[in-house]
Amino acid sequence: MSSLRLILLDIEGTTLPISFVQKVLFPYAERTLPTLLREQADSPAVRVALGDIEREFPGRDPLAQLQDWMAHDVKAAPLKTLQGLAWRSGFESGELRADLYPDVSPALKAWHDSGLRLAVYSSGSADAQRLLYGYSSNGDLTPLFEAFYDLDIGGKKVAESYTEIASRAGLAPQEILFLSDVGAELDAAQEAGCATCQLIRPEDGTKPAPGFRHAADLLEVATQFGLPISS
Ligand SMILES: CSCCC(=O)C(=O)COP(=O)(O)O
Ligand SMILES: [Mg+2]
Repeated sequence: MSSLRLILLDIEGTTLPISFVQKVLFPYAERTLPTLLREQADSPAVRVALGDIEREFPGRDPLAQLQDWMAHDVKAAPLKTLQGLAWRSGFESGELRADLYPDVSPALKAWHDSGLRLAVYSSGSADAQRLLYGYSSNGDLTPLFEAFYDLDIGGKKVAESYTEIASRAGLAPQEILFLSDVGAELDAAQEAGCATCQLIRPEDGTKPAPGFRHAADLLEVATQFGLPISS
């Protein structure tokens, strides 16, 4: 029997195709960010994000910096906050729907129904994570998750972030299985003591990182770790 109590999931490249992020989400944010920065300039979240950019890149046009980050898929906290704000109207109006990998919803439901705990850990802001799972093509999946962790808890390539997540969940790291497509994130989780598995999604062209278990989808994760499989 598995000693795992909580499955911690990355999003991009793990439950959501990288192509969806690059071809749908990022262009939507790029189109809507100029208006958002103008119209919500006084909102505290926008002010903090712009202030962070100004501190890191004094004198730089913030929009140009945001566009540079998006072009290189840099997981910068101010960008992630502002993208989350930009996507809100798209998800709420029905213009955006998250097309998760088809194996994701059945696996999450089977794991949740069996009593396993589920949480998200993504560079996308916690608000954006809730939108994405709240407005997915498979309906609202947010009730399946007990927590949504983002970069506020620390970087995904830093072992202490996983120690902190384990502590907040009231679990030993060994009771957590972290699923991600990125080797450096799995390295950090493994250093903290978590079980790990790298998702090698053929559609994303993920390269297998040495030293980890690999799976092509969540069904294969379930088989490898003795987790329930949807009927
Ligand atoms: C709500 S997450 C949207 C995708 C995104 O912007 C992102 O940075 C995801 O990165 P991850 O850490 O999930 O690989
Ligand atoms: Mg990822």
